[in-house]
Amino acid sequence: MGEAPAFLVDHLENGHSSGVDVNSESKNTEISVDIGDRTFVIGGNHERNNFSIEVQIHDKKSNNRFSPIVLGTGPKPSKSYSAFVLKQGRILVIKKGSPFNDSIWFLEVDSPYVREQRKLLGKEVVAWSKGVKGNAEKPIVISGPSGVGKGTLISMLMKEFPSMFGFSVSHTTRSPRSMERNGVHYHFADKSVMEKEIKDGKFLEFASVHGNLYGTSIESVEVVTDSGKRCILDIDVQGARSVRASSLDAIFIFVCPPSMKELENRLRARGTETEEQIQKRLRNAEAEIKEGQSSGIFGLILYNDNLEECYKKLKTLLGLDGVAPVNGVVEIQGIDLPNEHRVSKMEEKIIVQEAGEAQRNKFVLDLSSLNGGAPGRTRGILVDAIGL
Ligand SMILES: Nc1ncnc2c1ncn2[C@@H]1O[C@H](COP(=O)(O)OP(=O)(O)OP(=O)(O)O)[C@@H](O)[C@H]1O
Ligand SMILES: Nc1nc2c(ncn2[C@@H]2O[C@H](COP(=O)(O)O)[C@@H](O)[C@H]2O)c(=O)[nH]1
Repeated sequence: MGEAPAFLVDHLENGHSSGVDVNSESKNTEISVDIGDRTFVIGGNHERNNFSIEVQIHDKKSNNRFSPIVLGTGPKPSKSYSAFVLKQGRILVIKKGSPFNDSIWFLEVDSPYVREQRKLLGKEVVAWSKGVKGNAEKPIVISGPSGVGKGTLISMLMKEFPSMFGFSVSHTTRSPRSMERNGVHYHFADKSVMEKEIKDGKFLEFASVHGNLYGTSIESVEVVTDSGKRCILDIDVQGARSVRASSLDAIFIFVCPPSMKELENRLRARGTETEEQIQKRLRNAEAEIKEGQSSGIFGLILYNDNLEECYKKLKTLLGLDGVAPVNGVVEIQGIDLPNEHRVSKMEEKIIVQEAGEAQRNKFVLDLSSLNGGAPGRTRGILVDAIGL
C-alpha cells in the first residue's frame, strides 16, 4: 500500500450553505455543506446528543433528509463551526471554543474508506477522523502462526519502549486464559454483541481464527494513536489482508517459526490450549505460513529462532538501533486554536485569526501534506503561528 493521496484544498467557500463559516451562540447550531446533489448538515441539537456532533444528509433530488451511519469517534458538539470542502470527499470542520486537542476534524463523506464501507454495509456512511499535528509513525501489523512468539516480541518491545508503543486491544469471542485480563489482553466479547458491532461498522478488520471471532475495533486503534504512541496490531493473516486493503497506512511484519516441530513445542510448552486446539492451530499454521511468505501482504519477514536475535532484528527493522528508551516519545499533538476566531482561506492554506483584542494572532494551517484519515487520525497538518 502506498502513501495516502494528498488532499489539497479543492475549493473553499464562505457563503451560506456551501462551506459555511457559521458563528452562532445558539444551542441548535448546525452547519450545512453542499457537495453535488447533497447537503451535509453537521451539528444540530446539542440537547438531543451531547456526545458527538450529529450528521444528516439532505438529498436535494428526492428532497429526503436522513441520518447516515457515522463511523469513528466524532467531535463533541460545540457552539459554532467553520467548514470547508476538500478534495476526495472530505469536509474540514473547525470547532470554535473547543478544548485542546479537539478543534480540527475531517468528515469523510466520499473518501475511498467511506466508499468501501458503504459497499460493505449497504448503507449510507460517513466517517470522522480527528486532525493531528505532525506525523506519527505508521502503525505496525504483526502476524504469524499461533505460538511463533508474536506476543512475546511485542511484550519485549513495549517493556523496553513503554512511551513509544501502544497495543491495539482486540476483541475476541474466545474464553480468557487464566492470566488474561479483560480490556488489557483482549476485550472478551459475546458473539452476538460483536457481530452487531461489526455490522455497525465499528471494526477495522475481523476474522474467524481457530474457530473464534477476533477483530480490531476502530476505537482500539484511535485510543493508542491519541495517546501519542505508535500502534501495534497482533492479528492473523486474514486480518492483515483486510488492513492492507484499508486506508490505514501501516507496516506489515510476518513472523515465521524455525520449523513446524519447534512451533508445536512452543504451543505445548505454553500450556494454554487443549490437545484438540493445538492440533487445529498447527493445521492452520501451515496455510498461514504459506500465505505470509507468498501473498505480498508482508513487506518484512522475521524468523523467530533465537528470541534475543529475533528481537534485535525487529528493533533494527523499526529503526530502533541505538534508540534510548526514555527518548522514545512519538511527536504527535492535537492543535490548540483560540476559542474565539474567524476562519478564511488564503491560496491553499486555512487562516485562523483570533477574534477580539488579540486579533493580530493568526494560525496558518497548511493541509498540503495530509496523510492517514479514517479509520484513524488525519496526520500531517502543519501549523504556523504568526504574531504570537
Ligand atoms: N524464540 C523463542 N524460542 C523459544 N520459545 C519462544 C520463542 N519465542 C517465544 N517463545 C515461547 O513460545 C510460546 C508462544 O509464544 P507467544 O505466546 O508469544 O506466541 P504468539 O505468536 O503470540 O501466539 P498466539 O498467536 O497464539 O497468541 C511462549 O511460551 C513463549 O515464551
Ligand atoms: N484478525 C485478527 N486476528 C487476531 C486479532 N487478535 C488476535 N488475533 C490472532 O488470533 C490468533 C490467536 O490468538 P490467541 O490469543 O487466541 O492465541 C493469533 O494469530 C492472533 O494474531 C484480531 O483482532 N484480528
